[in-house]
Amino acid sequence: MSSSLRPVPSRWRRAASIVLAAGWTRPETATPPSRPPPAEGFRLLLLQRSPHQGFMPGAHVFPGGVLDAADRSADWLGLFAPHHGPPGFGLGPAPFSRAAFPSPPDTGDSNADNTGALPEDVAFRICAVREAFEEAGVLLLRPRTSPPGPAPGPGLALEPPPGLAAWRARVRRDPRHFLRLCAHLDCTPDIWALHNWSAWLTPFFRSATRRFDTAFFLCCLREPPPVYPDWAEVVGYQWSSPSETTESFLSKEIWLAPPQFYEVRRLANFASFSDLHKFCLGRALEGLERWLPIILLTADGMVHLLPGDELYLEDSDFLENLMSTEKKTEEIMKEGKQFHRIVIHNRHLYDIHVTVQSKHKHVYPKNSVVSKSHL
Ligand SMILES: CC(C)(COP(=O)(O)O)[C@@H](O)C(=O)NCCC(=O)NCCSC(=O)CCC(=O)O
Ligand SMILES: Nc1ncnc2c1ncn2[C@@H]1O[C@H](COP(=O)(O)O)[C@@H](OP(=O)(O)O)[C@H]1O
Ligand SMILES: [Mg+2]
Repeated sequence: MSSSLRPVPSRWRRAASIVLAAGWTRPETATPPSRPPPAEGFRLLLLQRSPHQGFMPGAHVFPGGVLDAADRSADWLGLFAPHHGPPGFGLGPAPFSRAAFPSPPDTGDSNADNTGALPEDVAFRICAVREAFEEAGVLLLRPRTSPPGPAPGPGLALEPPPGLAAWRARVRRDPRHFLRLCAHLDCTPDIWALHNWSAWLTPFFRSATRRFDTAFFLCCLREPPPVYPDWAEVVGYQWSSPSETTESFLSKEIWLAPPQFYEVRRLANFASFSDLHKFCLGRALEGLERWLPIILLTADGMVHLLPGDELYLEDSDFLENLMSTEKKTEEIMKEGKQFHRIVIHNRHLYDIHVTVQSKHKHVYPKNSVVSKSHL
């Protein structure tokens, strides 16, 4: 197996993404007769990126985007007072325990400047809530008069404000307007409804111009709020259960990048909405790892290696490198035993192989070896 050196370091951008999981009580009339009803009892919001996006054009993603200086402005302190404020904003101890590898990518990008007035955990949540508003018109806010502390049950999104389009245009132009919108509505971003879920670094691939260090949060909503795509960055959306989403991907209706596919398959472990919500509350104080997939190019495909896999190398060279082999994927799979990997057979056929124990009381996806009929 060989690796190829790449001299120019990537530019990393810190980002936040939010997996919105909504309880689904609507009648199933919209489900085509050919398709079985969703097994999981909740649906996830996926947004279709514009074909004109520079990064992952046309892909279905969870709402999200890059952290802006406005997300960690000291001005938020006034809005969160008097109930919540530093050091913990009522979130409890920050659970983000960085794994030994990789250390946070080095970047000269101002986006990575960590000198803001807010704890990082709070700023990332504000970013995720702002992006959900900008991209989907979903407002995850909570009245400032609400009692302190996290709500015991799944939340509800706020009704969109009159003049949604004008507010959104202002926020998109200048993210500082998001705080002004919250103040106007006498609300704060509902940072307590967001549960730490995972963190992904964009793997090194071909030419790595855009790379993200993305915190993923999970937010349970009692019911799906109306979605208003911005028709600019986002050109469509769907609410679909993990199994429906998998089916849409395999049948080429939508395209998912490997991390999003992994998260969808991880969520397929939950039989009901209340199981998912209880799970999120139960692991609120557990640690979280940031994963850098390492790409192994094979003779006929690609494997995204994840931490714990026997081929995964905790070597900082692989922040800017991939591995390659002349062997076929099948041979590589026959040779191994300890797997934590996403096998990419083609653009719409991924298999997840997991034989390692999950860490930090999280769940990993079950092995998903799809039927050969999709090949
Ligand atoms: C959070 C983001 C959606 C931000 O992007 P935006 O342009 O909206 O600012 C995005 O960074 C995201 O989804 N991050 C999650 C981790 C990630 O980087 N996913 C993409 C991986 S790319 C890949 O795996 C290979 C893709 C391929 O072509 O095969
Ligand atoms: N009308 C449009 N069509 C396609 N992409 C757009 C767009 N308006 C903004 N974008 C892109 O959306 C990205 C902003 O996403 P976010 O706010 O979620 O981080 C930016 O991409 P880059 O990140 O490539 O600069 C920006 O160029
Ligand atoms: Mg985005």
